[in-house]
Amino acid sequence: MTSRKLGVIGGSGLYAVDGVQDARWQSVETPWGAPSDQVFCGTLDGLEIVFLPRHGRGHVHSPSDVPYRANIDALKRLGVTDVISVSACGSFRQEMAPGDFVIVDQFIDRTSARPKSFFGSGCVAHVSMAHPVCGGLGAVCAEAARAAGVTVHEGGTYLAMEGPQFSSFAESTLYRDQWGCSVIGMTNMPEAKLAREAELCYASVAMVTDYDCWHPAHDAVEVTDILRVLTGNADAARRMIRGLPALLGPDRAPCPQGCDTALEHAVITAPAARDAALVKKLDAVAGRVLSGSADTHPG
Ligand SMILES: CSC[C@H]1O[C@H](OP(=O)(O)O)[C@H](O)[C@@H]1O
Ligand SMILES: Nc1ncnc2[nH]cnc12
Repeated sequence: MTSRKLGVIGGSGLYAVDGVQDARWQSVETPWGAPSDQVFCGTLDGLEIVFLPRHGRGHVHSPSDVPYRANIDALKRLGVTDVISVSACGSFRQEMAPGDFVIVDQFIDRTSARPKSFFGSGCVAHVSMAHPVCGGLGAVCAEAARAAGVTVHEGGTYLAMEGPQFSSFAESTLYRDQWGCSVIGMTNMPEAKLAREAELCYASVAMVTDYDCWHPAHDAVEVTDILRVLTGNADAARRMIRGLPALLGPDRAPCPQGCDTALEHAVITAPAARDAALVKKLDAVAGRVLSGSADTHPG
């Protein structure tokens, strides 16, 4: 057993959490630049928690400009073990109605203008994204959300688009009818990929705000529609978060799915060929495998 530290990344509408004891906003520096904002640290009913508003307080970062690598590095650097990503999303399914939460279990990544990996020339790694979220952590979020009075859908594919413009009707119907997607948003990629590279358990709670633009009985989404639903969703998310410490507890066993060992066999660059400067930048994210003992490179 090791200590658990919960990270919460708050999306549109969720810029703060409540009930945190000994709370303080704290700056974190990372080799990948500054995170979206200071992080809000403290203890929630015995569980250490770090909250980070993805777009910054006041919503200053557009989805393409969110410093995803700095955010994930900062959480890892602070000792976070489990990350819950909370996001607003559009729905492609009639039954996934505004106000409902979807516990995402798959992604299609259509983003194109963001750095997507901590690794690169001089230290190459390939982690598995076959099962891109932590199932156990997602199940706990589902339980906490239900207890908070939310209608929850366990499982769904999140289409990550670049934005910031919303989709065209052709895109929306393609994603819904041909690709079988459940929800759409602009931020869970590359966030989920980076969390996997950083060996963090990561769950995505997508809060439905609208039916995008495919639904014959609803107008194409506008920000005003989203804002109307967002406040209620954010309140429900805060209630869900308040329920997490009792379900998660302050200690954690190794992740049965292996999220916490994702890098074990992932680094392919030979130790002698690694770029020292990049390896240094990877101190928090990949120090476990790059600093010696767990290095399983064949030669
Ligand atoms: C405010 S509407 C579009 C905006 O909301 C979502 O943000 P987040 O995922 O951080 O909740 C969506 O992805 C867009 O960035
Ligand atoms: N319809 C939509 N498309 C993309 N991101 C969203 N966030 C909330 N609703 C959305």
